Amino acid sequence: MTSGHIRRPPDTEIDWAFFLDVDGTLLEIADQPSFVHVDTELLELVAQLHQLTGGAVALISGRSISNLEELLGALRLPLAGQHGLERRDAAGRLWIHAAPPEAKCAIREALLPVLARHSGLLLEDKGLTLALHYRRAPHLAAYAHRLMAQLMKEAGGGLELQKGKCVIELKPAGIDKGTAVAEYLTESPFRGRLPVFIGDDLNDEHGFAEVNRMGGISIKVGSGRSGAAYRLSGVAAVRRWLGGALKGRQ
Ligand SMILES: O=P(O)(O)OC[C@H]1O[C@H](O[C@H]2O[C@H](CO)[C@@H](O)[C@H](O)[C@H]2O)[C@H](O)[C@@H](O)[C@@H]1O
Repeated sequence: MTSGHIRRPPDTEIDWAFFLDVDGTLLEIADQPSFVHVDTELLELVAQLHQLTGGAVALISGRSISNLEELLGALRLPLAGQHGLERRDAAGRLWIHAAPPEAKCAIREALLPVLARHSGLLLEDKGLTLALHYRRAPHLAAYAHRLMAQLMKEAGGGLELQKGKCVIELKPAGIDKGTAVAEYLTESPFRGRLPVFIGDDLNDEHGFAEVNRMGGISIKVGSGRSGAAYRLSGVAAVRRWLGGALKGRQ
């Protein structure tokens, strides 16, 4: 575990496999999930990297695939959504690893009065997972964590909590971003390439662990304790680093 020291990753190579987190890595964090700004420069950068690497670029996100598609518009990429619970491979096949939790309706019902009382809380229903956001009410962080832990207990098994930036999420247990990376690495065009995982948040630690295990390059964005071997300071630094792969090739 390192805690914030900037150790710059080696220069990018186009024969690597790139696994990229979205919020806080490719996109600046916004006040609410729907407020993120996806700029043309980013879409062009990712599209070019995808093309130059022969398709070995996947987004590995906590967001749902349908939400990622809305953000990406016409750009079609391999996508792992909801922390790897759903995954679209390079051939366009969709893999779904869990059903929506049986207790989802009951959990939503239990949260409704809480949301009505606290306008700073936001519930994001992603289909397989439920995320309770408290970015606009940081004083409610401990309460939100306690509440979701209690609801998980009442659900009686099969679920786990995923902490993130100003969010606490309930999801089916046992699948994470590391699972998604491992699956991609068994498939063309990722198979046999050196894996790179870049992410900024706690859910990305699973991705770092998997690429570390595979002898790849793990890159934490920003500060905070992490199992990643390298650091980049923020979204702009990530884009510059990825852009290095394109230099002289455009
Ligand atoms: O794995 P990621 O692609 O980084 O997704 C993680 C979560 O991202 C979103 O929430 C985060 O970003 C929001 C917009 O910047 C921000 O308002 C929120 O506080 C962050 O937690 C997304 O809404 C979640 O579903 C993802 O799990």
